[in-house]
Order: sequence, then structure tokens, then C-alpha cells
Amino acid sequence: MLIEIRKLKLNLGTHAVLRDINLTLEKGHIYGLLGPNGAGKSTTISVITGLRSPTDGSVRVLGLDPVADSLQLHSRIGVLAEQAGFYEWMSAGDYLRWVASLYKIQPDQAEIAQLLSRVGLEGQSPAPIATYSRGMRQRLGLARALINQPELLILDEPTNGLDPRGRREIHDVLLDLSVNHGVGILLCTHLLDDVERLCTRIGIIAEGRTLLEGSIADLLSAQRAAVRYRLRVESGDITQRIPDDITLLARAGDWWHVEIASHVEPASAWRKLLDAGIQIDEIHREGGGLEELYLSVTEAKEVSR
Ligand SMILES: Nc1ncnc2c1ncn2[C@@H]1O[C@H](COP(=O)(O)OP(=O)(O)OP(=O)(O)O)[C@@H](O)[C@H]1O
Repeated sequence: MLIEIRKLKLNLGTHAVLRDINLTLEKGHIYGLLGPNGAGKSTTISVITGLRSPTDGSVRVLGLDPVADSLQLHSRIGVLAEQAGFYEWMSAGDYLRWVASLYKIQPDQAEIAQLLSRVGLEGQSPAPIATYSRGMRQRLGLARALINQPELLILDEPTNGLDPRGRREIHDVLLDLSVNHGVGILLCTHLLDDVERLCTRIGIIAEGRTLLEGSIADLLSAQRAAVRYRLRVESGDITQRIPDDITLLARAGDWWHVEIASHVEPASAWRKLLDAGIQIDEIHREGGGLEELYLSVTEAKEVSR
């Protein structure tokens, strides 16, 4: 197991930032860590990389304690942080050689050129990093994370600032690392397209808790078992009148997102709504897919608050 987190809690000052995080990542898998702004994703990464000590719970990364075994851990992982800083006056090649020296590695010219080409920065070598666009910085950050041939890559928004072609190129690099080299990748992103293309497993967190974790295939097929609809009903709050067969997920103005258990015939559910005095103006069936799963899980959280 590359990452194993159980019941992680972290208080920062008086704020319980992480309340119950659970996450497991195996070799060769790409894990999508998802959740709304402020959910605790970056803070979870800071615990995984040993920057913060857990208040409670267990965290093992490559079988190590990220705080106590920090030096050993960092020689075996690669990290692309949300805000990547560089020495702006250096060229990419000089910068990567300097980073390599921290790992006591001495890559030759060809190896540096190969790494730059792998992330799509070939031919940029002589220009100072100060002249780089945001997308080029992301690529250089990824090259830096790969310099020590890590077993585990931790990437916070790796395709930020990249155009569609650049995103696709980075996808290909990550898939190659995972499929052909067995590298485990923890990918923190808001781009569900990236997740659907790359990840085999996801965890959705909100307010410092893991709400859902598992393989994408299992989660989506389980989701399809229950059918979701968007209903527009006469104005007014229907929360107190909703029959047991229908689960309320979220409200958006006059629209209500509901779920009907697989064993319930939708027509009979709508009849029960009418019996409860709820007039339905429109019904839209909502399909499956990761975006729907993400929205239903995070919106359900909002309704239950
Ligand atoms: N040093 C700190 N002291 C107190 N609270 C903090 C501290 N750092 C972060 N937080 C809070 O912890 C919560 C989680 O923040 P975090 O940056 O981990 O979220 P995130 O899921 O990465 O969000 P985003 O998607 O916007 O990057 C936020 O409410 C944030 O305000």
C-alpha cells in the first residue's frame, strides 16, 4: 500500500480542519482526491508529505511515518504543490540539475533533455524560468517532481493553466508512469474530466471528512442502481411532505434533486408525491457519470446540514 490513512484528524488552532479522512492508494493506481473549495484536500496533502502532524488517526506513506521518516520519504516521492516556486533566473535545465543535486543525483545533459521533453518543455532549456507561462511552470513543476524517479507522485492541480493539448500531454505522461512504471499518483483536482480520464479510484471529501471512497467503476455502478431526477414543483418547501420512497438530495430554486431507490417504480413515487399534495411541473431524469456522482454527494451534504 503506498498511502494508508485511517480516521485522520487535524486541528489547526481551534479549527478542526480534518475530522475523518480515510484514503488508500495502491501501486500503479491514480487516485482522484475531490471536494469543494476549503474541503481539506491541500491540508490532507500537507499531512501526507509530513509538513503537518496529525492530531489523531493513522497515516502511513510507503510504509513510513511522514513526519518521523521525512528525509527517507522525500527521497522516494515527488510532489507538485499548488503554488510551485522556482529560482526565476535559472534555465529549466540548470534548475533541474540544482534540484537533482539536493537528491545527490547527477543527471547528464541527455537525461535532463529527456525529462524536459517528457513534460513537453523540449527546446526551452536556455530561457530563464522568469519568462515561462503558467502552463510551462506546471510542466517544469512536474519535471521537478519526477527528477528522483519517485514511487509515488502527489500532484495538486497538475493541469492548472494548461491548454487542452497540454492537458492531454500531461495525461499521457501520468498514464505512462502509472501503467508502465507502476508509479502511484495522488491527484488533487477540480477537473472531473481529468479524473474520469485518469483515475481508478476516488475519494470525495467535504468539511474535512471523507464522504465517499472507492473504485470509480464500483461507485458509478452503485450510483446507477438508484435513479436520480430533477423535479420542478409548485413553489414552497416540500421537505416535510416528501414520501419515504424518495430521497431529497438538493434544492436549486424551484428545482429539487431527488433519488428514487432502484426497487421503486418511478410512476408510483410520483403518485405518492401528488397524494402528499405536491404538484410536479417538470421531471428530468439525470444520467450517471462522475460529475453527477460528485454533485449528488456534495449537495446531499448541503441538504443534511
Ligand atoms: N493554518 C490554518 N489555520 C486554520 N485554518 C486553516 C489553516 N490552513 C487552512 N485552514 C482551513 O482549512 C480548511 C481546508 O483548507 P484546504 O486548503 O485544505 O482546502 P482545499 O480542499 O485544498 O481547498 P481548495 O480546493 O480551495 O484548494 C479551510 O477552511 C481553510 O480555511
